[in-house]
Amino acid sequence: MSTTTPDIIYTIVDEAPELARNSLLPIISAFAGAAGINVQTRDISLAGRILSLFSNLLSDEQRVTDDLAALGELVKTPDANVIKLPNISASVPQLQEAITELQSQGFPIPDYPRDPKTDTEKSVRAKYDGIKGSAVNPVLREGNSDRRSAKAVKAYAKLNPHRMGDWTKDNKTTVASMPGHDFFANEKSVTITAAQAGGAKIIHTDKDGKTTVLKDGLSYEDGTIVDGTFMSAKALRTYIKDEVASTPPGVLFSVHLKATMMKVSDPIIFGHFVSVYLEDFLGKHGSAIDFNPNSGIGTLEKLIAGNAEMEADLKAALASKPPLYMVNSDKGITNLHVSSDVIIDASMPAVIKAGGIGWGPDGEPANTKCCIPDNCYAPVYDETVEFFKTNGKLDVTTCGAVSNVGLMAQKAEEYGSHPTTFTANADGTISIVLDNGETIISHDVEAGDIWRSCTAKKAPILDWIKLGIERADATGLAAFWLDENRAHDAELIKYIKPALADAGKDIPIMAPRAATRFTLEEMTKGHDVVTITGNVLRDYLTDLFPILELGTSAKMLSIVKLMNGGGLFETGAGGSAPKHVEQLQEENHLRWDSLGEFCALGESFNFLATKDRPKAAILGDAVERATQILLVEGHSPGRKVGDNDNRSSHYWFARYWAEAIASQYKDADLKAHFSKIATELAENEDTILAELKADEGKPADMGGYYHADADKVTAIMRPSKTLNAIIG
Ligand SMILES: NC(=O)C1=CN([C@@H]2O[C@H](COP(=O)(O)OP(=O)(O)OC[C@H]3O[C@@H](n4cnc5c(N)ncnc54)[C@H](OP(=O)(O)O)[C@@H]3O)[C@@H](O)[C@H]2O)C=CC1
Ligand SMILES: O=C(O)CCC(=O)C(=O)O
Ligand SMILES: [Mg+2]
Repeated sequence: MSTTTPDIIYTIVDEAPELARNSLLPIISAFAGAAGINVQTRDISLAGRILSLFSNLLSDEQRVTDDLAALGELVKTPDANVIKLPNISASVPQLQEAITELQSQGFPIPDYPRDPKTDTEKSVRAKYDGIKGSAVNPVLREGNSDRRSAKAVKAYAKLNPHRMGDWTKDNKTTVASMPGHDFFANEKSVTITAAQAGGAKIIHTDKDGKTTVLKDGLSYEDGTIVDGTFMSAKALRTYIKDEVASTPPGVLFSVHLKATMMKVSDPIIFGHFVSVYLEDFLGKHGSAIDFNPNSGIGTLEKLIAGNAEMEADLKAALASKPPLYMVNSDKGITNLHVSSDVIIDASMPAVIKAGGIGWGPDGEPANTKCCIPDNCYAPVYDETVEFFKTNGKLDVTTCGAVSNVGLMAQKAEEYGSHPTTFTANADGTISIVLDNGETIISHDVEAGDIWRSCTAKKAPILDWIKLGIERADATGLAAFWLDENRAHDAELIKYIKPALADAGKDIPIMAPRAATRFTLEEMTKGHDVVTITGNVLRDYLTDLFPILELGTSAKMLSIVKLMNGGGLFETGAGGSAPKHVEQLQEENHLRWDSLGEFCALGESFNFLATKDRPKAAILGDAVERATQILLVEGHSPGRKVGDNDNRSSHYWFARYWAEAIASQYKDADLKAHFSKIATELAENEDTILAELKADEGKPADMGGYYHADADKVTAIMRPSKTLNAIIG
């Protein structure tokens, strides 16, 4: 194979996983290189994606390639072997910060046009909107999702349980959802027949019969499930008002959304929370300030800074309502500051793991009302909260492992809905009309309602059912999490029942609430369970259960078997851990655990080995052994200065990996090469660990956040000359 064709692609990303990459990738590249395996990088960071939008404005030295587009093509080929680390799915405030930082570094890129008027501004805004929110994962995820904990990881967690908060029966933490008029209640769903396959558009018709095409050029294949639904803005605002008013004294108020993935609908829902919660303040000052509630209280604070009257009124407005659940009480960052700070898949498990606890403005722990407006998936969290109230906290030392098979390929379900999500700008109807004139879905809407459509294609659905059956066979207990009373799920079930009958399998199909109870009951008894779910629950459950079982979802194995034969190996299920970067900047300790990367790496080598690359098999086996030893020997990062950190854990990983390759007999060259490395790493242990720790406790300057200085980051993340020389 040509050395220019990458055998494995490793992604350049953001925040903590990107810092970790700077330390780990040189080790991976060196070890792989010794086995003739070519590892290359592709940049999918937020800064890289911004720069690739404006190549025409940049100098030759500043110009970057559009790596995401190239990867998007690669994952549709059998050759894809991509290790994908978590990247920022940017909210508008994050995007604006990244733009400002790049401008300050001399990149002549345009501002984010908040209110585009000219054609140029509209085109810049459209470009930026294309990379807003979750703009990477849906492009790369050309396959369904298989997330589970490696056996060694689960066994280690059972023997070394993390801290879990206690639950008592009088815990006042609750989950509160809309009484109706939400996406769940309004959903309609059809499966496209061969006769219906073809083009379609989405049309708004106002009360006077005037039509506006909201989306043209849609194309549905035979067998695609098409959904349409909406959330009533009026009902949403009434619900928020009622929930604010009924929050009991001493209980915190919070909302939990996925504004990154659901990048059109959820920032708007978040904005309704902000504007209802701040109605007194905005009633008095709203017309005097240019404030979009969707951007949150963080932006409002910056906007009114220095205006003593407004600052006092904002303080009074916050004090007049139930105290907000805080993201960071030390820094005064509330639940309503920025929509990307409270991301439901990470935030709800954190509340649950702590024992139904959030932190209030006074920095004290308290029970929390968790508003999750829509009823499609909120029952999962409601049932979990009620289960722990009744049964007490989970026993990590005995509980079973919950894994997931998720329908994800080709932008399945809600997570593919943002190009077809609209706010109704007038009362009327929104309909999906096929090119043959047939209206397949129609809703009466009012101005402000949030309407969306999404699809799930037949080939991914059939592939997902097959994968679900495979994992169920390998595990024992399993269930499909689908509600036969929900329109979309009822269509999916029409695919599942015959497929199960054909395969002679009897996997139960349960609505999310019942499936949650079943899973919690069985895992509590020590049984392993597979959850076979749609795309949103894939996301939610692969944080919820790992965070309860392992303390973090970062330790999960996350495999995406691409539909055209390639492999995408994600690292864990968590995100990019901005709090870890903060700690590194303040005290040069990086608590990021690369276990997810180790697991992905092993799978990536194993996958390469299936393509007649025997040395890859040796490296893959050795990665697995090294990971097990690292866990057993307790060399994972700790939380505090003085503990092992990300860099020292990479030293141990390199050492155990080299030792494992050195101890095999299948390949004499590799054995000889890595015996020498293993010996040198062992002999220099004290020096290397001392060099890695030399600057701990002091601030670290990365020379940027979204687009840090490469040399500075290398210096921070590779401070051991001795280690670098051995790896070199
Ligand atoms: N696949 C992807 O690309 C994903 C990207 N994201 C992006 O990540 C960002 C942050 O999201 P957020 O919701 O805060 O969730 P994160 O998962 O990044 O962080 C939540 C917490 O989980 C713990 N954690 C996560 N990963 C690790 C790890 N490797 N080692 C140790 N602890 C870990 C940390 O806890 P502690 O502080 O206690 O150490 C962290 O603060 C957002 O910008 C979001 O867009 C989010 C999800 C997936
Ligand atoms: O792409 C994103 O924004 C988040 C993805 C995510 O949370 C997940 O896949 O678990
Ligand atoms: Mg997630």
